[in-house]
Amino acid sequence: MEMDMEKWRHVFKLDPDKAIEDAALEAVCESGTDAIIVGGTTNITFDNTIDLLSRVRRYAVPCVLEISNVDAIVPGFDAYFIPLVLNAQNPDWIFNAHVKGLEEYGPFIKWDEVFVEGYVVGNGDSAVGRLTESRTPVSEEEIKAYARLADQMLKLPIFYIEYSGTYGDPKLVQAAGKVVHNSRIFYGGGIRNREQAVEIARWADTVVVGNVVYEELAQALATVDAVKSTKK
Ligand SMILES: CC(C)=CCC/C(C)=C/CC/C(C)=C/CC/C(C)=C/CC/C(C)=C/CC/C(C)=C/CC/C(C)=C/COP(=O)(O)OP(=O)(O)O
Ligand SMILES: O=P(O)(O)OC[C@@H](O)CO
Ligand SMILES: [Mg+2]
Repeated sequence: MEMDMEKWRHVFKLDPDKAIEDAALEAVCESGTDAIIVGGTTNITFDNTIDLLSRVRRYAVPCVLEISNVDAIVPGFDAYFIPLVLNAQNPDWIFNAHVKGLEEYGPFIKWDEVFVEGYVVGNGDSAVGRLTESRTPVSEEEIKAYARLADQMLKLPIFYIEYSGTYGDPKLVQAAGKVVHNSRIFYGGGIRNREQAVEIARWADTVVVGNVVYEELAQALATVDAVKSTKK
């Protein structure tokens, strides 16, 4: 499946640990979204990941694995996103997990299929915030510093502002946009309706919609057109 991440405006993130019926999955995959990211923080296994990949593969939508667990790296995705949590305070999630992954997979990695994401976790109470012991809250000055770290110092393809489960302040996304030149700015967290999707789409390159898929599918689907009809 051809994928051009540079053009993505809207993506759905599906969690292998959450149940989704065939009809709902079809609606999500055929919604006009630009891609499906498969990812989550807890209970991500090889089996539930391969199961979700094989179900998404019935549809003509790019499918990317966001790796959160070395034991759940499944071949056959269009690309692999590797999170680097820039505000993690637990050193295991800064580089230890990555070194373990490289020890195991280093010789087999096709680097043109790999995109490293500089994550800033803004919701300290989310699963990812607790796991990585992310330093929160994040101020406007701090987000600009993290953005420069990802974009200018580390030259990462993606700068990901992650509010998983809560809606973050769009001003932070705007602030990051002022200092980023090359990284794509992804925003994900707590988007539950068209209005929020539009507000974020004004400042983020790519808008990620996750949990609402499992809670209010119609609202989730409405975010696709909302984002795509908004100019950044
Ligand atoms: C042959 C083949 C298969 C090739 C692929 C090879 C390849 C690309 C190998 C990669 C090697 C490598 C470097 C691996 C590193 C692996 C790794 C474990 C890195 C650490 C990642 C990390 C920092 C994880 C912490 C958690 C995190 C940031 C998860 C991201 C997803 C996320 C935030 C989901 C939302 O979760 P949340 O809503 O908080 O929680 P729940 O929905 O689950 O409740
Ligand atoms: O699930 P929500 O809160 O929509 O967040 C999306 C995504 O950024 C989670 O990693
Ligand atoms: Mg989630």
